[in-house]
Amino acid sequence: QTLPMNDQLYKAFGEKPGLVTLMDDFMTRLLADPRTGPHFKPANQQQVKEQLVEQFCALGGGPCVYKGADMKTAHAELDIKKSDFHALVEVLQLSMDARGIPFRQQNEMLALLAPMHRDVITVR
Ligand code: HEM
Repeated sequence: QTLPMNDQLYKAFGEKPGLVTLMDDFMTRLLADPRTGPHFKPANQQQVKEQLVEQFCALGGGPCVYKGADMKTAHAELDIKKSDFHALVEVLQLSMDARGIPFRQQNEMLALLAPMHRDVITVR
């Protein structure tokens, strides 16, 4: 990253309040979806939502430092397949659409998340 970090992406997500609302909606959908629900039901959902807010804030160039577990550690004990990862991305897109986040910024965020598949997918 040689370009100076700007907070345009963070702003497009509605800053902290927008991210909190987004993650509330996201978790509701993750729990309701038969593909992702079984993973998230036993989790500390409030904790995951809070960490996702911090992580997306930091990724978007906002004034946050993500202090949660690294992606490998956070998902190490979970049986996550490639199809689970794609399901979560699909659900995230529904949430971003519902929040009215422009397509361009949705894709920017997805591009930052995509490389994490290496650490998140534990079943190959
Ligand atoms: C790019 C994709 C993903 C990102 C950015 C992400 C991000 C996170 C974050 C920030 C946490 C919280 C870590 C902490 O508490 O310190 C977390 C936990 C968790 N994630 Fe993910 N995640 C992704 C993909 C997935 C997928 C595909 C699944 C399953 C379908 C999943 C299931 C979970 C579960 C169940 C927890 C809670 C684990 C626990 O109870 O300790 N994640 N994730």
